[in-house]
Amino acid sequence: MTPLLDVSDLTVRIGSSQILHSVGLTVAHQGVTALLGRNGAGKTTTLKAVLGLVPRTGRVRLGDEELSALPTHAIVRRGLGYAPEDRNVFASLTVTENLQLAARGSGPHHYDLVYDMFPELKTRGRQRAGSLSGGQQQMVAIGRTLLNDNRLLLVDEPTKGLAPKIVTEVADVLARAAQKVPILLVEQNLALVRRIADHTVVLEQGSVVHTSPAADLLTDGDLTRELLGVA
Ligand SMILES: Nc1ncnc2c1ncn2[C@@H]1O[C@H](COP(=O)(O)OP(=O)(O)OP(=O)(O)O)[C@@H](O)[C@H]1O
Repeated sequence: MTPLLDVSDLTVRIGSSQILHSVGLTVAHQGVTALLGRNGAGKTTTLKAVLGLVPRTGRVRLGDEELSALPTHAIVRRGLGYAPEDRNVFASLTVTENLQLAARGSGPHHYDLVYDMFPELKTRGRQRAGSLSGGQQQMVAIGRTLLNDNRLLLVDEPTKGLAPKIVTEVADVLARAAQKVPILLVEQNLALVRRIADHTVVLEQGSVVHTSPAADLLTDGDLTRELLGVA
């Protein structure tokens, strides 16, 4: 079966630095694919390159369609949702306004799904997003990606800077979201990855050094230590 996302020979140069070296990875039609690697390995750049947010060469296919020649707005319209590392919520706007701004074109817009998954986004609809906690802001960021009819979510370090209790909540949310739409997830928290990832891809210095079902990597302490520096 063809993968949902098929990336090959993805190369990024910024200035005189080569950040990605011919990266190849696939994302399955279901579940969570975790993109792992040490700090600076190129995880965020890979997500941005898929979306066309940084200049790149190589191929990016979503289903049967080649995306690499398209501008970012057209790629997004093909059904790629992006929750960036900094969450990008509009601090001075309300929660509801943040969601409304993310609603793409004529829809469909899945407000019911978002409110079912994150009841707090409904009860806090009139609250300014800047006054939400980090975990709540993350819910806005993920909620926005679920609002539209996306085929794949790209989620970058959703638990960064969050308290351990909130990390557990975000893990639950991601696991539930992944039942609706597959996720390509960048995440440093290995406990979370162990809980929800189905597949893993590991980057090192801009190259893919490992691809496997999640359990093969995450139950092997020596391998996780070697590839990620943690067990
Ligand atoms: N705009 C840029 N200009 C120059 N170098 C960049 C730029 N963006 C990223 N880099 C460099 O590319 C490398 C990969 O960065 P990237 O943010 O993709 O890594 P990462 O794996 O997401 O790291 P982290 O886990 O620390 O977020 C790093 O060495 C970074 O300094």
